[in-house]
Amino acid sequence: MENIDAVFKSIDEHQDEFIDLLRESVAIRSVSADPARRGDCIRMSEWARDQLRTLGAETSFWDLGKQQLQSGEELPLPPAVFGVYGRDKSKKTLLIYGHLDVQPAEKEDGWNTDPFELTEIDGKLFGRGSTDDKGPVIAWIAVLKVLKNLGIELPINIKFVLECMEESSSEGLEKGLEDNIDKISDVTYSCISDNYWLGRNKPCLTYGLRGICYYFVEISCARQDLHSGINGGSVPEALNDLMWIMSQLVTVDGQILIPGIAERVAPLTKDEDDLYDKIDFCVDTFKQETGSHGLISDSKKNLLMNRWRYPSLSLHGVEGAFSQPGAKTVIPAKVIGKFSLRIVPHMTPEATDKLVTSYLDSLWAKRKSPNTFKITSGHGGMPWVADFRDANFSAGSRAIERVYGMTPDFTREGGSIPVTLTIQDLTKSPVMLLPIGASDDMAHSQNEKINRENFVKGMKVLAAYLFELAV
Ligand SMILES: C[C@H](N)C(=O)N[C@@H](Cc1c[nH]cn1)C(=O)O
Ligand SMILES: [Zn+2]
Ligand SMILES: [Zn+2]
Repeated sequence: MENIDAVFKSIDEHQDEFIDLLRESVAIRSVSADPARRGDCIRMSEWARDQLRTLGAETSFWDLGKQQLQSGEELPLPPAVFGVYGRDKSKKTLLIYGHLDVQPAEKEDGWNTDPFELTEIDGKLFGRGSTDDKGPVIAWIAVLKVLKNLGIELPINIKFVLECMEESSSEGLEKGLEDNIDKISDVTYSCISDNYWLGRNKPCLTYGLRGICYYFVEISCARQDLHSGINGGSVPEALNDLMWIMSQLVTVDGQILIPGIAERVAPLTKDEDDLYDKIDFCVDTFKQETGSHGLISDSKKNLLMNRWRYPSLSLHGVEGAFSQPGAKTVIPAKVIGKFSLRIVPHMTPEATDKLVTSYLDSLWAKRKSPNTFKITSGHGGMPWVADFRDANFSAGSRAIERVYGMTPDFTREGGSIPVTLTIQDLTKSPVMLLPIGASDDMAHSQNEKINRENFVKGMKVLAAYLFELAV
């Protein structure tokens, strides 16, 4: 560790260069959910491969096949980038996973700046992907640049797996990892920086994620849209049916109304219950950061448990319904309601699909509507919970202490990173989540940002972690 101060100094000196690299990556509109942006996602993979290659990594693309769209059209999936730094058999090997695709963003959604032009205001770097997850991936690249420039030998071998479809359920990646199992079977530890601190000031290490199950409910009442004056009162309406169904999924205080879900949740043990008392989390700050009008509970423990260890159900939208400003008076012919469940141990996507389908079928039977009704399951991902007392977490914790002078909180994350469990199972190695962004970064939302300080100190933590892992 005698070199670490030189590494930290170089990170400080070159921080503007690394911010420029982040700026370059943010400018690539790699929105994986938008078929029109698939070319940008592929370009993003190429950009990442070139960065790693320039640094001296052995790089390759994993072809992940094609994506079948709802329309029947097929689109190429962006290739995953595989990079290898060092093949020294006497050293441990760390697998680093990250994603370079982003959620959709338009200035008109309420951004104060162009979402694809990284803009610094008061030490905050605004831009889509700045914290989720281009910033953390660039932080890793920056660390390798610094080590290379200083001529410092890597203390461990590194393997990168970077993808451009995470925000669209990591389609193709599980198979890509399985097909390339021989290339990752020597992995000792894995690290993912793709979540956030629990607050603005205290670093965390994360040992759990919720999974996800996404659903589409399609109801059609006519061949084409109808005039609500001419036809209103004569036709049972699709949107009326859909609203009735969607209103029976979750109560105002977040209770999921689908029978059988609650029974599947892992029981709370005394040990787990005790963990929540020590965590640094302020309910009032959380309320203020989310800008929400109210919270489902004002107890710290209940809120954290609701975010991390219990399932939640969210309604996302209705395709086909009128959503522009103004007062259109149409009866939509076909509407598609969208909702998802965040799932937790011991739930699985398969069992959840059955419970959801059977409940929706029973509601539809009760409705006695003549309309057509179809439920489709979208993407699914398993939850993940690890032991935070292992050597990977100890190395992460020591790295954080070195940079921040404090021990991190051990947290879980309510979001999902579908490939985490796959990486753990295929490499048979422990995985740790090491977030570098703050709780108010607003991933997926308007004005997503990463603080310059988090970005720079994050690089230092990642660098120190490499050396701590080697110990
Ligand atoms: C936690 C991670 N940064 C993230 O944002 N994951 C997404 C994954 C996803 C699932 N469906 C679409 N995207 C999330 O939790 O929403
Ligand atoms: Zn995300
Ligand atoms: Zn992410």
